[in-house]
Amino acid sequence: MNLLSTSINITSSSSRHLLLPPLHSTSFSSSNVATENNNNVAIEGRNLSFWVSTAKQGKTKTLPILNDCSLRIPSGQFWMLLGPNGCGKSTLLKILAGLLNPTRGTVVVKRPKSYVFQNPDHQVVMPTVDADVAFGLGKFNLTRDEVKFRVSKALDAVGMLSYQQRSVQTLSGGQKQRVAIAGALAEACKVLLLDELTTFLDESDQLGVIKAVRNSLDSSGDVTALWVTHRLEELEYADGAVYMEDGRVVMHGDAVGVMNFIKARQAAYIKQINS
Ligand SMILES: Nc1ncnc2c1ncn2[C@@H]1O[C@H](COP(=O)(O)OP(=O)(O)OP(=O)(O)O)[C@@H](O)[C@H]1O
Repeated sequence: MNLLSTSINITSSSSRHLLLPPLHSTSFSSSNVATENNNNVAIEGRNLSFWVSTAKQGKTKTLPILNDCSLRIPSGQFWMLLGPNGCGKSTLLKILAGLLNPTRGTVVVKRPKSYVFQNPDHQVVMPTVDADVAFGLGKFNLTRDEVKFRVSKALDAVGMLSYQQRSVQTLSGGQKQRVAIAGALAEACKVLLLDELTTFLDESDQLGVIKAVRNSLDSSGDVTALWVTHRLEELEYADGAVYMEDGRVVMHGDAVGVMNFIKARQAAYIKQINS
């Protein structure tokens, strides 16, 4: 089983992340994954399918990308979405973010929610770190002191407080990602949807970004993050995980259980190709 990456580029607008305004989550009954009170659930997708139409030689064909995917992520937890290249991770994340509409199924995600892009160079929009983190706060009608407080608190959560005055152009890729995450935290996001943030980063930057997310969740208590990755080793930092293959959610649950499941799948695959 190949969990190695093929990077995809998401070309974004100048905004470093997409933020939607607060909305009370709608409650609905659930079946296969329902054991908790819905207030304790930050992200829920039920029976999600996504198809695209392709035209070849004058004929239109329907191409299924996601098939009947269900997942449920409790509030305040750090979850990862894993699977081989092309299995549908980014598509599912974009549906949860509201950037794509599912062909079938329902989505409930707490708001405000924020989608952070893969490429660190698409994240930062202002010349300095503090101005960049404050960028999204204009709409809240805050005092100068309140803005300062939120910016400092958010930068502290991602370990970037001492970089407040720095020019963003002098930051590494991982530092830019952390500034983007701080921007979402400053706007009091309840849900962070993070699309393969470590794809363009070296190993130490990768770890720095994961730890920043972990730390920001631990210090806030009510922020939930879903992190798309193809790197099995990153599961070590997660509370839970969703594993996909071929457009389907194959397993979802606690991180150790999912890691053991994937390792067993890999071992079986290696045995099969060696036999
Ligand atoms: N608009 C589209 N038209 C045609 N095919 C699409 C479209 N969007 C996605 N796909 C295909 O759907 C599949 C899933 O894509 P997606 O980017 O969600 O996978 P992924 O698991 O995130 O992949 P990776 O790990 O390589 O980033 C891929 O085969 C992709 O080529």
